[in-house]
Amino acid sequence: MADNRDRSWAEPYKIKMVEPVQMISREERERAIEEAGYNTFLLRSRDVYIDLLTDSGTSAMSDRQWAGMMMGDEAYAGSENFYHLEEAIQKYYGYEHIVPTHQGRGAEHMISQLMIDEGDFVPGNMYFTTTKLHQELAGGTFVDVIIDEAHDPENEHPFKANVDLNKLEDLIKEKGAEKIPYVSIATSVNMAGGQPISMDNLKKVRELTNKYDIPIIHDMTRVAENAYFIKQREEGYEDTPVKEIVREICSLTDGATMSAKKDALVNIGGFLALDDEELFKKAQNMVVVYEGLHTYGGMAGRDMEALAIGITESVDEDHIRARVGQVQYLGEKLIDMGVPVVRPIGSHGVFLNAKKILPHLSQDELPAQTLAAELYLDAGIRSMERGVVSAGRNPETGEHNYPDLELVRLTIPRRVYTQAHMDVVAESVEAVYQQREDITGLAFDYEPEYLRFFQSRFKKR
Ligand SMILES: Cc1ncc(COP(=O)(O)O)c(C=O)c1O
Ligand SMILES: N[C@@H](Cc1ccc(O)cc1)C(=O)O
Repeated sequence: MADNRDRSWAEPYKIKMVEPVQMISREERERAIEEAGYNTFLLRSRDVYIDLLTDSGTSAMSDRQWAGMMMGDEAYAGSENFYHLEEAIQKYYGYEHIVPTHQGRGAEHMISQLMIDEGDFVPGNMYFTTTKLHQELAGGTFVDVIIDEAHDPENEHPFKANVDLNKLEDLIKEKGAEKIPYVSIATSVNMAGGQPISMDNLKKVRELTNKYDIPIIHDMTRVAENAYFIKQREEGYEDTPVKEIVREICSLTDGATMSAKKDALVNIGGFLALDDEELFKKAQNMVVVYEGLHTYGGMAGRDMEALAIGITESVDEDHIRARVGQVQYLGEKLIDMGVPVVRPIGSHGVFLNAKKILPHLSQDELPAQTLAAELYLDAGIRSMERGVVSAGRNPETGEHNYPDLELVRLTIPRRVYTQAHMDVVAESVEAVYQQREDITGLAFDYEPEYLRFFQSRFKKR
């Protein structure tokens, strides 16, 4: 007899509360995107119909999480909710010590300041904007050691987040292990298109780093999604619960930064997790300078309770299957329509290949930024540029970095949109794709110093 799990994915929940969204007219969208300087980060959310800007902090919380919010112990020190959170992290992730932070970058700031010295090199499986910036602000240089396949949107490698062990070992030999404070390993690599690292590769990275006595710091923002892909694709893990895969991944690393706004199903929060007691003490002392006391680190008690519950829900088999299933659904639909997307489809979003969709635009004409603006104009769908604008400038030469990947991310919030929304998104992408030859590029009008994609303004060429 067929089990429901052998059938199509479906949401393992029903909807109890709804938030109306509105559709504004094409003329109103034209005005809105112009006022936003053609930057989707600068749109007001009331002008957006389907918001696929990010999966960060945009999840729908469960009734249990909301009930947990009512149990907030808003004591300045020693909140009960902190201990619940600590227990959940120890149980599901296995790290020994935790320092809560307001969100992921608070943890990235601390680990970078604590571990990186001027002139150090930090190898990682592709850069992430905030992670790399904090490494640079601490005096380090990020070095990409991901496999080459990750930079090719059409390559179907099942584990595009794998580390190229030769690149990593060459770097260690060239710079010396003492110049490498840690290796930065992300699960479900965001900038590569939500691509997983395999357990086998992670084990090999562990062996290599053990040989040179270099720690691994894990960006575990989307670890459950990565674990789900391991279950789907890696031999020997077919029958292992996602929960166990998550723990095994964490056990191969020495500490982690977490933006809990993604996998862990909360609207705000994060933490730094560490096994090393001495480093933990330093982080515990540092958090009081930048975030808040070491038992809340920028989160309210109720936020910590929602997070403790969210962690439990995030590793549930039915949840993760439906979460990734919805992303795959949209991706497959776009593939069937012939739209160039990053393959394989990732875990948190579908990434449109703007270079291929708008081949008549050079990277200086900002194809991904342009495509994101066009998508908004077509149907009020908000997406995010992940190309030359996101890659910023080389801090030494001041020149633009020109990444191979020039993408537009359609990021799916967790438990928020329906299959019908996905259908509308696909129809709109197809409509824009049909008109692609008429689309003209953008130029910078204003560019801030840090993380320019958030606040830059653009003008039509
Ligand atoms: C992979 C990854 N790491 C780190 C961060 C930083 O987290 P936050 O936005 O919570 O500061 C994000 C999102 O920003 C992310 O996607
Ligand atoms: N981490 C979130 C928010 C964010 C977006 C873009 C960034 O470059 C940095 C942070 C995301 O990936 O959506």
